[in-house]
Amino acid sequence: MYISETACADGLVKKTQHINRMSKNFPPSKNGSSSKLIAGTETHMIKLTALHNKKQIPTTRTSTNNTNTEATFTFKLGRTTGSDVSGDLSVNSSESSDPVESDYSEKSEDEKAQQVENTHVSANSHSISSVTTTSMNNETVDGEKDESHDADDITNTEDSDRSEQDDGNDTDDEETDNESGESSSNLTEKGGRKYHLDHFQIIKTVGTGTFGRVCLCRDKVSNKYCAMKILAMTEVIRLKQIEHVKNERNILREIRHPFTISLEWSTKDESNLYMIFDYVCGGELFTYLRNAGKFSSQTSNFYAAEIVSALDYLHSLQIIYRDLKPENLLINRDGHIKITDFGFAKKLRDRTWTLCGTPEYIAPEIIQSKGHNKAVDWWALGVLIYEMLVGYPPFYDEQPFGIYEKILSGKIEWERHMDPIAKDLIKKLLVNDRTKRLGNMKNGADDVKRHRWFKNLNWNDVYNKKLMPPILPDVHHDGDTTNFDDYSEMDWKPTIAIDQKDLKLFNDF
Ligand SMILES: Nc1ncnc2c1ncn2[C@@H]1O[C@H](COP(=O)(O)OP(=O)(O)OP(=O)(O)O)[C@@H](O)[C@H]1O
Repeated sequence: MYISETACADGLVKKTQHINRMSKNFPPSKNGSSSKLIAGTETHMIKLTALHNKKQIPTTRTSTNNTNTEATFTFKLGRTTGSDVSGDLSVNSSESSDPVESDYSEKSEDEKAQQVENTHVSANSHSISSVTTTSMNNETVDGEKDESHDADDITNTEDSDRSEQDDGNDTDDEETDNESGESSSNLTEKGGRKYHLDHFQIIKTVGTGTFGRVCLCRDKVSNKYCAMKILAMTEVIRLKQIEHVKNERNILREIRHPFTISLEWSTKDESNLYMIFDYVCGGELFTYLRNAGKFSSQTSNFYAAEIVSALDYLHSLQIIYRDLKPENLLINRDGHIKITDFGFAKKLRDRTWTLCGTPEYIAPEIIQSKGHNKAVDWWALGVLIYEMLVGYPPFYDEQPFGIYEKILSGKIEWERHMDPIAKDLIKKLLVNDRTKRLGNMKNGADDVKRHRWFKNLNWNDVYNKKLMPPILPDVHHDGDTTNFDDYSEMDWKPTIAIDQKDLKLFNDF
């Protein structure tokens, strides 16, 4: 794990703890840092400093005790038991042993990958095989010089805001500021139900982010488990992320798709913003991928198809997601994915200019500040498919700047035994000239859907979750947290009430 500091031209600085996202031991001389850029407004400058840059890569991300220490390389052979849902803020202890067998030594690469699939898998428990790196030959993605941008393409960066009392299904993107400055309070009505923060019992932290944390909660009214994202307003203000947080909330209110996270309710008090989601108990695709080393073509195809379905939907609403990567893909109990973290998502008019994303997944036009559109998500899909099939991303360096150079060079190293049809799709997605990038041409997402790698798919079946998931998470009950890392509950920051003037900045949240 290391800490990166991201500074943008407008003075925005984001300090983020990072667990090295690269696969273990590959590339042996290249492993190192990875960072996430935070979106700034009208920002075109990047400065990333890896403060701690380690040589080895963790296979699981461990955040226990939040000590900022290096993530462990040892694999948990036992699995943590289901959380005691009656206890508040209790940290689970590891007990029973339920390892998934994983002797991959005699198997082909695809078989190795397949062995963790089609079975109940605990994201944090099974032992893993090492990634076998086959020799590579160099090929170049055909990329052409991008066209210059037109100044009048600049997107209006302000997205819609809505009054607190609406039902969240409105797709209108006009602003409806709450002029009165009236607080949305923590008692609001949605879909006939009056919600209150007191209805939610916090059980355990399952994730931490830049401004706060995500906790498993129990809704005492419906008795359902949910995830509560808690964002400290002081941090949101300090990092100049007010509009982005509002974007996130507003976009989440607008969307409804089987493969995107569902926002149940949102509110605030004098210190924090709160978003309540359905709880996705299988954990992150990232963990499964790192544990498996790589996925088979079939498994990668399944996840890619669900993502294509979701991107197609988001783009039809003029929403670009901008943060596609395995860390943001959660696996539900049924094995289907849920895209989470809409913190960088944006409602488009044409192109937008803000620099944000995770270095390995950033499209060339973002680095070059040319303004970017939906095409960036198709680029990121190419990176994701490559990472699923190979086990590490196509553009990698210890420092973000090196990653950007590689992205712009258009050179990709291909594994010799890679599925040639998948490779063809990746090549067509990782085209530097976005006007020639699959997904961003006149037929839009249909070009991706019609690619040969997806030829056996019925897209209605994909949408209706009729495909058989390759991995079923090892989940014992709906509130099971064993597929997430453990986070210390001792480091909750004291809540700081912000003053009335600052609170008004969040009137429409
Ligand atoms: N609905 C959910 N169900 C289960 N776990 C979740 C859910 N939402 C988020 N998480 C977990 O919490 C983590 C942090 O969530 P999220 O990425 O939304 O926070 P963030 O503050 O935007 O993080 P970042 O600063 O990295 O962007 C996720 O990576 C995931 O592991």
